[in-house]
Amino acid sequence: MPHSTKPFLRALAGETLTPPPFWLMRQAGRYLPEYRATRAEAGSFLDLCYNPDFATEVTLQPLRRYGFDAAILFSDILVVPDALGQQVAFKEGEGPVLTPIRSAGDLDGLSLSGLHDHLAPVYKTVANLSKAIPATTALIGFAGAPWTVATYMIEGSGSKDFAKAKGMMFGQAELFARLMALLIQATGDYLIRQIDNGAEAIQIFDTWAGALPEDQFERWVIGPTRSLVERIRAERPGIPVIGFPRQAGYLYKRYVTETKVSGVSLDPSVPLDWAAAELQTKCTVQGNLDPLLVVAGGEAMDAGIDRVLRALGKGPFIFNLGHGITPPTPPDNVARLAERVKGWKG
Ligand SMILES: Cc1c2[nH]c(c1CCC(=O)O)Cc1[nH]c(c(CCC(=O)O)c1C)Cc1[nH]c(c(CCC(=O)O)c1C)Cc1[nH]c(c(C)c1CCC(=O)O)C2
Repeated sequence: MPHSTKPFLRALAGETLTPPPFWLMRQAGRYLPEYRATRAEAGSFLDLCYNPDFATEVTLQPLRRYGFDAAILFSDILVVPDALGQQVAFKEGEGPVLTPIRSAGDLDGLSLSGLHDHLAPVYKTVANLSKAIPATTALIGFAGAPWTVATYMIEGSGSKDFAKAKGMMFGQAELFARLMALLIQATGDYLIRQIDNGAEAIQIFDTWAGALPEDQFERWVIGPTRSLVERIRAERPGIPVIGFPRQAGYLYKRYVTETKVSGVSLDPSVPLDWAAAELQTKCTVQGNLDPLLVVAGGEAMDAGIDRVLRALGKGPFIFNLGHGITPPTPPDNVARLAERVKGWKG
């Protein structure tokens, strides 16, 4: 493997860098006026995801302002169910709405056969970006983890308690296992294609990992992620994978050990000293400033940034938030954050 000169990739390979490389989850989005303008031009949110010119443009917008060390492909985790043939829409002010999968008949309606044709515009965006980003910026491809994507597919929307998704997991175990097998296959195929079009690292978002008890966490969070990591390592060696088992608490440790991810993204609830001792000794850590501190800004934000840097900056580390930037975030606060991280002297 040639030694990378990109700080983000060096950190993922285990180097400690001062200052650490940084990017922010949801760095492209509604908090930026230029995003809102492109989004209005594109039409619906999915029209934006499937238009390579517009999707490339919104990916680049935050890089121009803040000089992040990584660009993340602009798309969504729910393009995979859409590509499998499920009806997916994003309703203004409501979030995602899907025709739910609740029976074997519903599942029979989904198929891998049109996956790559449907996702071709996303691959084109990745290819565009790999030419358009600055030479020291790394390009991250991503997908939702099978469990998190399955929650939306089964519930038909966001959920607070995952009653229907867990209902299927516990009560229709065979059907749930079939859906997960389909998602593991589709997600792997999708990520390999992103890599072939220029993605240099992969992040797997398991936003709802924290909803599962330990035995189901082991089977449906750790298991599918481990098989995706193993497949990428076998078929595209050298491409690092970051996992984000959000709100997994103490189970972060088993997740890291058993999936063998190259990096782990920490949500804001993960204690910093524990992460340094128990996780950063095993892989690169990424995180974990509370996104609401960036809405507040000022000295509260500065103190939060410094706490994270002091605790995690002495080992392999990528500065990030603990979850995505929220729409009310003032862009000037992000500029202040960027200056503070770039000015860190250890
Ligand atoms: C659970 C999840 C989704 N999508 C995603 C996750 C996992 C990460 C997380 O937990 O945030 C991942 C995602 N979604 C988006 C990105 C783009 C890249 C980036 O981080 O800049 C990424 C990596 C764009 C988006 N995805 C969405 C937007 C807002 C859509 C708009 O412009 O109206 C963006 C910029 C929509 C979306 N997409 C999703 C929901 C629930 C919603 C509605 C809620 C909301 O509006 O924030 C599903």
